[in-house]
Amino acid sequence: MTEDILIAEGLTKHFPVLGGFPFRRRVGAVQAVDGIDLTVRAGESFGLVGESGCGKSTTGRLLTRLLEPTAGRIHYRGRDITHATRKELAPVRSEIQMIFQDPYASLNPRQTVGRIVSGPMEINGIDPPGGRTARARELLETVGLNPEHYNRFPHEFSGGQRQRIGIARALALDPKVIVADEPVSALDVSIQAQVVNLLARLRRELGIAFVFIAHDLAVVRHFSQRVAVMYLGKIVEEGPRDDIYHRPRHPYTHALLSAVPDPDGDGGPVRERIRLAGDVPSPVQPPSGCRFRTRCWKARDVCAEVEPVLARADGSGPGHVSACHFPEPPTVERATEVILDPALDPSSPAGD
Ligand SMILES: Nc1ncnc2c1ncn2[C@@H]1O[C@H](COP(=O)(O)OP(=O)(O)OP(=O)(O)O)[C@@H](O)[C@H]1O
Repeated sequence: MTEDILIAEGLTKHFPVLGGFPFRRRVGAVQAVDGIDLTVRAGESFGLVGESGCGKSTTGRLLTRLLEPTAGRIHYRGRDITHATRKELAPVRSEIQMIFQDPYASLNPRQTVGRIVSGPMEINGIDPPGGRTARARELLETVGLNPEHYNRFPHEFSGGQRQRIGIARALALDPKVIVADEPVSALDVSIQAQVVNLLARLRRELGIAFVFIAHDLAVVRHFSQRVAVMYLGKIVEEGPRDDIYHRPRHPYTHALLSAVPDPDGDGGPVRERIRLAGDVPSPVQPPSGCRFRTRCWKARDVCAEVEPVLARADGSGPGHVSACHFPEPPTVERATEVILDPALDPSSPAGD
């Protein structure tokens, strides 16, 4: 059975909001991530999607322990690492790596590519057989770069090549998990597929688990075996990739999917364009009950009163869960009519 390599339980990050004069004090909190559960299995590709500001990057940084959680627990290979000290974390840190959206910002412009890639080995005292230089050259080749460019500087490379350098650096410590935070968002569309294909190959050949963070369901579609959809600090739906794309159960997932021109390339199940009413509410004061209700065309009174929990509905596929009081029935393949604004729906008390 595949190992559950990285588990988050009730993971929460609230950033304090300071105000007042002359003495600044805590007046509230940005509820960036609010009690999410996630399980990443060894060697799998797990997609985390949602609009800008919904807490994806914060989740990635919590999973890699770059941020300290406000509450909740993180287990890596059966070990609770939530409050592990720097020293205790050192071996884990090397096994859980992160790659970032902006490859240029994350590479030291004054270091050669060879030094950038061999740096993590040096810091962690790793001496591979054949030496660090040989290993760094090998890694450059693995990610599709010319090892002869070992002595060049980041500015001499294109955006896609820089992202490859970042990936080679992440591979230097033989990670078991890589959290990739919007790794292709800053790249030209023509280059995006090449980098996604590279990550897919690395997953297959090296057995690395990937948490792939993206705001674009189309990108995640081609890479992820399982997908979780985030909205305002919560996971609203999670399941096997095909269930999410063919049988979305949460209205928010429907809306996100409808923004993908052709999610499957085969005329897909959700074709209507859903334009959500209003803006994403502030994570400082999220709506009561279901956080999505203020933009949801299906919202009823109960949605303001009771927070829906991620739950498996009868008949849904294994592990396909949705946090909605009124999820789509599992058999629905096609959203035929969509009321865009609750105020336009005469049958909805939320529109009164
Ligand atoms: N250090 C911080 N201090 C205060 N608020 C923060 C901090 N980091 C993130 N936030 C807030 O937390 C919320 C979630 O941010 P996060 O970057 O995790 O979202 P995201 O889904 O990754 O969005 P994006 O794709 O734009 O990066 C946002 O409202 C953001 O402004």
